[in-house]
Amino acid sequence: MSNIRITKQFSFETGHALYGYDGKCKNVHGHSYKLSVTVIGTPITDKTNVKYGMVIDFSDLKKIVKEEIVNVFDHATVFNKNTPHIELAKELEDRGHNVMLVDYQPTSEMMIIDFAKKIKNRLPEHIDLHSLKLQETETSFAEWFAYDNI
Ligand SMILES: Nc1nc2c(c(=O)[nH]1)N=C([C@H](O)[C@H](O)COP(=O)(O)OP(=O)(O)OP(=O)(O)O)CN2
Ligand SMILES: [Zn+2]
Repeated sequence: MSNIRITKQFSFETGHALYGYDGKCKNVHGHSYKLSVTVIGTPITDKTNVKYGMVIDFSDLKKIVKEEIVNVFDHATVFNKNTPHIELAKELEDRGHNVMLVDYQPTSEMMIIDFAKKIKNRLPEHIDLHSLKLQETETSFAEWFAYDNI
């Protein structure tokens, strides 16, 4: 049976700030992120299986990515907890804002590494994460490929 890639696309609105950065993105601002998730596997051949002919049900992939990423990052502001931004984050949290503290600089590159780990941990054994594409703006995106990270 052939290996087939399956892709599902997501979008979420997230704020962030790059502490110590030498450009305008050191300021708190936000993006309409677009995330494409591609998994690879062989379609199920068992005709009695309700998922017959599918690598993975798009709905099951959606559930994983929504629970791990979209529901967590959407309308949250992400700060690197290892910087003085922790103070700003605490202040915003105390005032009822949705803040997310991460252990890294929240660039597209570092976010996509985090997303890859989270999605891989949730995929069924017979399905592999092939690649991710995280689009920050119309002209800027990061990509993660499994074969770059063996
Ligand atoms: N390698 C990276 N560079 C930058 C990142 C990043 O995550 N990785 N992030 C930012 C900012 O957060 C923001 O995304 C600005 O990006 P940029 O493409 O510079 O945005 P512009 O609005 O200026 O884009 P144009 O389409 O060129 O107007 C900065 N760098
Ligand atoms: Zn940005």
